[in-house]
Order: sequence, then structure tokens, then C-alpha cells
Amino acid sequence: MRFPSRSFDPETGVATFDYVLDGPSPLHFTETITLPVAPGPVPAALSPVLDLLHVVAGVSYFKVGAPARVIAPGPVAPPVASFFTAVYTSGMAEYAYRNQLPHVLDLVVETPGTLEPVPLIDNSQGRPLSAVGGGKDSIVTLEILRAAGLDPVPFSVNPNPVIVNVNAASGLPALAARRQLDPRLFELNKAGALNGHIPVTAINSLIAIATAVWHGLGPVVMSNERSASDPNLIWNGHEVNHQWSKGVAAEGLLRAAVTAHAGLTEPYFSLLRSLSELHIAQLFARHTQYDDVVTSCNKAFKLHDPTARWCGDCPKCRFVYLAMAPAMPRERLNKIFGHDLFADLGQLPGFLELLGIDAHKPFECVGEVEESVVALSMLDDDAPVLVALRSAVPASAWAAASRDDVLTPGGPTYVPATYAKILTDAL
Ligand SMILES: CC(=O)N[C@H]1[C@@H](OP(=O)(O)OP(=O)(O)OC[C@H]2O[C@@H](n3ccc(=O)[nH]c3=O)[C@H](O)[C@@H]2O)O[C@H](CO)[C@@H](O)[C@@H]1O[C@H](C)C(=O)N[C@@H](C)C(=O)N[C@@H](CCC(=O)O)C(=O)O
Ligand SMILES: Nc1ncnc2c1ncn2[C@@H]1O[C@H](COP(=O)(O)OP(=O)(O)OP(=O)(O)O)[C@@H](O)[C@H]1O
Repeated sequence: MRFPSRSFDPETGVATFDYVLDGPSPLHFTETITLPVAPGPVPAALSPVLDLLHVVAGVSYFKVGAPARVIAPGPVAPPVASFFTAVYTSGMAEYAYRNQLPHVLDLVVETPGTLEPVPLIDNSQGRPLSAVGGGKDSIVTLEILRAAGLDPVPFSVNPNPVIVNVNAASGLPALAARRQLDPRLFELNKAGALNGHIPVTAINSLIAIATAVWHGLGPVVMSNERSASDPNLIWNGHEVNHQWSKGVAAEGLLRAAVTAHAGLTEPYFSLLRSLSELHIAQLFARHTQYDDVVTSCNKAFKLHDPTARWCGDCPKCRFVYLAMAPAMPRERLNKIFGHDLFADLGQLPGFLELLGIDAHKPFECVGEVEESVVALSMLDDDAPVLVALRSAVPASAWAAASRDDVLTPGGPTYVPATYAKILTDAL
């Protein structure tokens, strides 16, 4: 796989990224990303961020053929090379596992030469750009930053009606970028090309950083939780994590790559990294103004035929419902979801999966088994699903689940000291 060229037009904000999968009939792709245009001169750090985005956004096309060699377009510093390789291996691990392509996990992205890291630019003091995905997590971050007086700028890639409505409920003026995959990809998918999951957060994050740089803003603040770092399973000695690019390892690699290549001292961090999903759900419950719009169900974010809001019958809906249940009256919960999931015994197998009974953690954006068990332990009513779940959870699982562990912040983070204090004050 090669990355023949890229372009950027500051008049329109349009960036194009070209890709080639070599072979007897080479496949050419072009992805288009339109950044919100900022007035004034283009900062020097923007172009290097687009260099990184060019390579990272290539994963959507890489997956069509799983080429044995990926050759980056230019020389980079060692932290950048490490980041590229991690994106194409760990970031593509679920794809490799599901398609049984073990070579993907051992791939090394080749770089034509080595650069020194560039001089540093202190961007730590600017207004934070707060990435908004339409779900509970980014709402919690936005509200913490707002309450601390940091004047956050909401930002989304391809805001769909859910995100537009969440931004409207926040009342904050938002920035948006547009991302258009090459339509050839969908034709190839229809024709049966290799397909699978990609580390989309790494792509959205670099688009967010490019926007923050161009608009003279400070760090990009994400809302990735502690459990995003946990793998779903181990395969051939490698971790397979559906949420890899939301995890803390990816965050560290991305930060180091942006600092080495673009010089930003404080490019990007997740404010909620130390928190469990259960904890974040409790913080979300404080903000009723988003109840009619908040949506975490991934089906609402599909490019084709999205649902309007929660589908009410997928792992993500079940997990978020269970996580929010201890934090609010059932009537409010059912109004948010438009479904009463604890009344529907057909969903029992899906809830059992979340509780670690009979399956590995689903390939979805769901929290740890321990969080689900603790959430269940915090519910004491006799809804049919809850009664059935209580009797199915083994004594060992109850004993292993600690409410203190789940609701006490912990684990490694990259949150700078000033923001860490803001988070602590908000808990
Ligand atoms: C919405 C969703 O979950 N999509 C996943 C699904 O794709 P599906 O075909 O059902 O629908 P579309 O998303 O509309 O995709 C159509 C095709 O386009 C490909 N594609 C999409 C976006 C992109 O950036 N590159 C692409 O190549 C896609 O592969 C389809 O062929 O199943 C796919 C295969 O498993 C997943 O790749 C789709 O996941 C999206 C990329 C997506 O946005 N998913 C997020 C909701 C998601 O999973 N987020 C995770 C974090 C993952 C990470 O490490 O960053 C989370 O929130 O935890
Ligand atoms: N379209 C998008 N544009 C910009 N950032 C996004 C987008 N989608 C997700 N994100 C960001 O990526 C991270 C992971 O997304 P995720 O879907 O887990 O979060 P969320 O929507 O805030 O909450 P939830 O987990 O409840 O869905 C979050 O920090 C989120 O803000």
C-alpha cells in the first residue's frame, strides 16, 4: 500500500488524501476531508497534522486487501513510525481476527528515512476543543469544561442529526468537519471485498487536532473511558480490542506522534480516562437537558440507514441502559431510550454476555464485566430481566465485583494537572 499524494486548499478547507493498493490491477482511492475554514494565515503545524491523518485514514482502504507492505509517504521521527505501525496492527486487530489474517498483526509500516522531532509550540493555554460524538460521555466532558469556565468549543466529524441536536441542547456554537470516504470502497464492499472494523477514533482525533490547530485553539479533549483500554480477547498472543484507538496506549502513541511531527506540547488527552462507564453514567444523570437527544447506540451513526436514536436491542444499548439505571428513576431512563429493556426477556442472552456469562466481551463499545455486575448489584426492583439476571450471576462474580473499584477513579492518564483538578472538583 502506498500514499502517493495529498492536497490542502485553505480557501475551502478541503483536504484530499490519495491511496494505492498495488497489485496486478492496482486500486486507487481518494478520501476527502473538509475542515471548517479559519480566518487568517494557516499555522505551520497544520500541514504536519495532515501528514499523520493521511496515513491513519488509510486504514479504510488497507482493509480491502490487507497488503503485506505499507509504505508511508515520507520520513518521520521514531514516535511517528511507532504510531503508524500500532494503528495498522493493534488498530486493525479485530479485522485481522475476524478475517483470520494473522500477518496483519505483525506488519511494520515502512518509513523512507528518519527525521528528528520538530521544535515545540506551546498550545496548552488555548480554549479546549471538545470532541462531541452524541453520546453521554462527550456531554459529560463538555459540561465539566463549561462549568470550569474554560469556554469549550464543541467539535464533530460528520455531525448527524443526533450530534446537531446535542450541540443545540448545549447552546454552544460548534465546529464541524466533513469526511467523505471514496465511494469505490462501498462498491468493493458490495462486491464482497474484505471488510471489517477500523480504529475510527484515531481518524476523528487527528481531524479534531487539525481543526484545533487551524482555529488557534488549545488541546483536543476526548471522553474516552478507562475500560476502553481492555481487550476483548487474546489471539495468537496479541490483544484484540474493538475500542483500541479509544484506549490509553493509543492516546499515548498519538500524543507522542503529534508532538514529534507537529511540535504541539499538549495536543490531545481524554478527560474521563480515569473513570468507569458506570461513573460517567452517574455524572451524565446530573444533566437532564440532553435527555431528548443523547444517543450512544452505534446504529444511529451508520453512514447508510442510521436509526434516529437508540435501537433498543444491541450490546451498546443494553450496556448504557444498565449503566444509567442505578443513577435515575426508571421512568426517566425509559424516556431517554424509548424502550423498557428490563421488561424484555428476549434480551436476557445479551445482558448475560455483558455480565461475562457464556461469552467474551462483545465486539462493541461496552464497559467491563465488573461494571455490569456492580450496576446490577445497585438495582433492587423486580423487573423481569433483573430477576433473571440476579439468579444467573454466580457467587464468584458477585464476590469479584467491587463497587469501590468501579467508582473510584484510577489507572494511567495523560490529563494535564490543570484539567485533572477540574475533573476532581466535578466528581
Ligand atoms: C456505525 C458502526 O458501528 N459502524 C461499523 C459497522 O459498519 P456498517 O457497515 O454497519 O455501517 P457504516 O458505519 O455505515 O459503514 C459502512 C462501511 O464503511 C466502512 N467504513 C466506515 C467508516 C470508516 O471510517 N471507514 C470505513 O471503511 C465500514 O467498514 C463499512 O464497510 O461495521 C464496520 C465493520 O465492522 C465498522 O467498521 C463500522 O464502524 C465504524 C467505522 C464506526 O464509526 N464505528 C464506531 C461507532 C465505533 O465502533 N466506535 C468505537 C471505537 C472504535 C475505535 O477504536 O476507535 C467505540 O465507540 O467504542
Ligand atoms: N463524529 C464524531 N466527531 C468527533 N468526535 C467523535 C465523534 N464520534 C465520537 N467522537 C469522540 O470519540 C470518542 C469516543 O466516542 P464514543 O462514541 O465512545 O463517545 P460518546 O459518543 O461521547 O459517548 P458514548 O460512549 O455514550 O457513545 C469520544 O471522545 C467522542 O467525543
